[in-house]
Amino acid sequence: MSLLTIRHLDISFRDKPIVRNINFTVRQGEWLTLIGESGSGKSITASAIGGLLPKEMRITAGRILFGNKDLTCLSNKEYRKIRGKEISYVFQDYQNSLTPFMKIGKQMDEMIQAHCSFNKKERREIALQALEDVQLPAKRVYDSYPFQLSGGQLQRASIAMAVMLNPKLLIADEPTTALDSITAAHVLEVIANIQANINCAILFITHDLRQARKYSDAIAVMKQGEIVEIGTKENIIYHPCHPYTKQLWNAVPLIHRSSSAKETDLILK
Ligand SMILES: Nc1ncnc2c1ncn2[C@@H]1O[C@H](COP(=O)(O)OP(=O)(O)OP(=O)(O)O)[C@@H](O)[C@H]1O
Repeated sequence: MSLLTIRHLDISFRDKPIVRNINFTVRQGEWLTLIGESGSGKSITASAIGGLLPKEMRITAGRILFGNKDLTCLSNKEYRKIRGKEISYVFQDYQNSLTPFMKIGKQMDEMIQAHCSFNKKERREIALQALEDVQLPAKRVYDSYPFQLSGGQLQRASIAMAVMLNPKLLIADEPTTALDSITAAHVLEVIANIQANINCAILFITHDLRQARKYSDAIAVMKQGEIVEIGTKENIIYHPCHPYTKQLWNAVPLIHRSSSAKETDLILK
């Protein structure tokens, strides 16, 4: 069942087109990865879904259907109801996802309160469970300020906040870029476990082909504001058609020297 359908989406900054004719569908529980060069429009596309476009940027054409709702018609107030509840974000810059001088638990509590009518005890239970689900020492983190946590812990806390109300869609915009590779792998495993538990769809933005290969069901390749190729992970990785997709894969050391899917797998592991 399709959860998110983007059709002929154009976005401009002032009058300059930034993103053109974007089309894709994400089904319930599916993991779609957007990959492509820096500045190709991945983050802007992701921001448009949640009504988070930067100032002076606007949608000039197209539709963003979430279920049967066209998100391009929502007011800011309507967007605030959906964001954090049905559609959640995890960003690269986890420091800015959390308010610096407010305890994590209080931030989680306020977010639950903004969307649901649980009592205080229930809200605390939901928050602690979410922190446990991302494999953090829940009580300690609940009572901590952001500056008392490491980068990896902060990113997991921001994931806990993003998923604690069981969103249907989690948009993860380069969530591991600021982390060392071992912590990054752990954070991605956490996201994959959450997806398995709550069956949310994931729109994942990355530059890392290994991450795309490991977790995606489908991959869309972006270049200069357009999707140049989209398909199943198998097709995009093992049978790319567009010259830019081939170029991307060639940029991964050794991958182009491999002629078989099996060898490619070994190299990408
Ligand atoms: N706040 C902004 N104001 C004006 N232009 C912007 C803004 N943010 C991004 N852009 C422009 O929009 C285009 C797409 O940027 P976007 O951040 O979506 O790229 P990206 O593919 O996510 O890149 P990266 O992988 O480096 O994050 C770029 O030309 C960028 O310069």
